[in-house]
Formats: sequence, C-alpha cells, structure tokens
Amino acid sequence: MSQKIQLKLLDPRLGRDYPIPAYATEGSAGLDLRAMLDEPLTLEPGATALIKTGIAIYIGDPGLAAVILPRSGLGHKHGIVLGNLVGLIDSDYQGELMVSCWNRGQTAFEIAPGERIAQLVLVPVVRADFEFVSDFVASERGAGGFGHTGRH
Ligand SMILES: O=c1ccn([C@H]2C[C@H](O)[C@@H](COP(=O)(O)OP(=O)(O)OP(=O)(O)O)O2)c(=O)[nH]1
Ligand SMILES: [Mg+2]
Repeated sequence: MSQKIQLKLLDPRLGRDYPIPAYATEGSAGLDLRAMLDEPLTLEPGATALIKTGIAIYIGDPGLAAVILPRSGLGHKHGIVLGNLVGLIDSDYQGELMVSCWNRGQTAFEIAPGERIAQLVLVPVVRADFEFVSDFVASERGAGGFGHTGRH
C-alpha cells in the first residue's frame, strides 16, 4: 500500500550530491535517511549526536505516523542505534526529520556526510477515544504481567 506524503528537500545536496529519498527495493518498508553533515562526524563510544536529514515530511493524516528505526547493519555491527531507541514522527510535525545517533558500542565510529544512518517507516495509528469506567469486565489475564505466565 502506498500513500501520498508531502516531502520538502531542505538541503541542496539532496538530488545533486546524494540521491533523493527513495525506497531501495520494491519491497522495502523503510526509507533510508541520510546524515546531512558538513564534515565527517566521529561518534565516540557512548556519545550521542542529533543529526539533520535534510528533509521534512508532512503526514497530515492523524491515522498515520512514521517511526525512525536503526539500520540493522549499523546497529548490529557497529553499535550505531538511536538515542531515543525509536523516533516517532507525529502526523502534524512539519519540521526537519532529525536522527539521534547513539554509539552504544565500544569503538569510535565515523559517520560520513550523506551516509544512510537510519530508516523511516510509515505506520497506521489508531487513536483512543477513552470511555471512562470504574471496573473492567474480567479477562483471563486480569492484572497479571511481567512474566506472570512463566518463561517456557
Ligand atoms: O527521532 C525523532 C523523534 C522526533 N522527531 C520530531 C518529530 C516529532 O513529531 C517531534 C516530537 O517528537 P516526540 O513527541 O517524540 O518528542 P517530545 O520530546 O515529546 O517533544 P514534543 O514536546 O515536541 O512533542 O520531533 C524527530 O525529528 N526525530
Ligand atoms: Mg511529544
């Protein structure tokens, strides 16, 4: 399924020096986001940096949102994940998409200008229309959680 989403290119290097945002394959769920840095950035172990992506999107529909997720190769091999673990992009956000890059690894990692550092996934959203009650109809689980059903 696809959906028209407005996108602004905020950095002139996109479409000139680096490809404009595009899905890598027909089946890709994620759209890679690039680090619009002016020079290489070394992320020391444990360090976090907020990195511009050079793009803004306006989702516009409250029934949709986007999430920013780590790229698996960077996360698994180099420890480069997100400082907020997952980024949530509200449907009414119109600012530049920012990526909080966190080096959770043991070695420094250099991010090159234009490098693909994370990915954006559009997701459906169901917003709650709360009905305030004082009791719930009993369920099988009740209030049991956090390992209540055992390990194996
Ligand atoms: O990784 C991220 C996470 C968020 N955002 C933008 C889009 C999102 O709609 C907005 C607010 O994010 P969130 O609600 O998660 O942050 P907050 O700390 O609650 O800020 P706010 O008070 O602005 O809602 O920041 C990003 O660009 N990148
Ligand atoms: Mg918020």
